[in-house]
Amino acid sequence: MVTIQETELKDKGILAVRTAQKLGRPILISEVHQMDSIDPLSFFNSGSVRYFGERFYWKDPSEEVVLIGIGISKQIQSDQATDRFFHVEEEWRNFLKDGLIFNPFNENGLGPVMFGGFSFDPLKEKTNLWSNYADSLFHVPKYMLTLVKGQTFLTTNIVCTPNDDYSLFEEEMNERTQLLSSLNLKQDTDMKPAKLLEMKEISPQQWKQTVDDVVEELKTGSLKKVVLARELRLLFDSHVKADVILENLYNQQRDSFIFVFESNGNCFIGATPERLVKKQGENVFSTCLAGSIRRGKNEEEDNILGKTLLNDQKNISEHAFVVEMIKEALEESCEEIILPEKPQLMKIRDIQHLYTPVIGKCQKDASLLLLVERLHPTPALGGLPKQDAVEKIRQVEELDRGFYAAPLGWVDYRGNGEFSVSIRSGLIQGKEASLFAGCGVVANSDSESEYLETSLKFTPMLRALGGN
Ligand SMILES: C=C(O[C@@H]1C=C(C(=O)O)C=C[C@H]1O)C(=O)O
Ligand SMILES: [Mg+2]
Repeated sequence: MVTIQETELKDKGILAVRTAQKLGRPILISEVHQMDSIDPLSFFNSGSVRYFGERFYWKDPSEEVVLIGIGISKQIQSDQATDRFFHVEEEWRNFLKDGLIFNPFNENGLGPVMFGGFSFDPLKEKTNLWSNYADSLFHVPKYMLTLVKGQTFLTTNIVCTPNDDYSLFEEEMNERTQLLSSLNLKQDTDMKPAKLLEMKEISPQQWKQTVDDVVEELKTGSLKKVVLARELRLLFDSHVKADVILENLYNQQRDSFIFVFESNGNCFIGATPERLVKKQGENVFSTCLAGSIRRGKNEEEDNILGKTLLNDQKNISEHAFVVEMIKEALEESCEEIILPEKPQLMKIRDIQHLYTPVIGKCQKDASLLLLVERLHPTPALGGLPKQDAVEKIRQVEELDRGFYAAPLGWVDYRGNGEFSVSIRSGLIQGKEASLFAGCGVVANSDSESEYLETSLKFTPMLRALGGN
């Protein structure tokens, strides 16, 4: 059993109540404890009943930072389209203002962290598919486990209003004790994987036709690249459990970012190889990822396929548009940018990509969300020119992308954090799920091979869901 010394919280609680009363508004109190190591998946599972729909999970490819949040102490959400990044940032700052943060450690991802993201395009007409996710949606968890540099920490966030008294802290302490003592006892014991009954591609013929139409436009107009995506709808015999799929992804896609973001009973989950941007102090890291080919059946074939990709004109141009735009976007906020001249290969279980890492040093006033705003969507998910491509997608794509292909990640109270591009992902809705996959369409694209590329990109999620 994991325990925490509770005596300190008492004094902190009294201070929090006084501060909230003095300021006449809610204030945050956050404390961080170092813990013995806890299995992250069992921590995630410990919230599966009481905090169902209020959990998140995050790990980056090298597992530098693993975050698991359960419960919600604050939600930042809005469907407002204009200045949405700025507004989230403003609300986040206001929430942190005058907060009492007890964190003696220097690592990233400790103390108050908001986790969540943005929809791909807030101007796209919303369908029922994403009705459980606002266009901007972030959760500050009640409890958060952080694994960083081989150490484990638990953050507890409590919001204290002027009407609260010390009993709030007694309740919170009891809740936390219960949570910690339930670790290692499976909460939801029925972890039998749901069985896949039916699989339906949404309008594949029409999708290919759209690719053909867009290719015609790319040949003549000012548009250079447009990313087009489609959906695969799955039906299961029982409710699909995020815990089961997360464990599968963890075992099958270790080299990717893995994320889970629950909201109102739905669950957005995926294993993406693509970083949008990471900020650590003034250091900024981004990734250009575009251009794809399958993995070989043996090493020899795999190398041949890799070489083919590195020399293929269509894929090279698809990739070059991304490099061009990311470089330009980062130049607006960075003093120095370093990027290799030529792409290399990124190989993940089912697919290989052209990959150019980017490093920069950003100006003091450039926040992580500002960088997200400047970058999203890169031509890996939108196209070039950015605005025209997003409008084209809004017009011709049948899919309601929601959070697919959009920034998803976290920011800590010191402004450090990371956002991935949420591809290779799916939305679980009870007994059903939607998977999403897209591809970069350029003037010399062929709709049949783009179709096959998207099919390949469904593979990781399909396998995790037991369908492959
Ligand atoms: C759009 C997706 O992937 C993007 C498109 C790629 C391409 O067309 O080659 C490659 C990597 C991603 O940037 C997806 O997986 O859904
Ligand atoms: Mg492609």
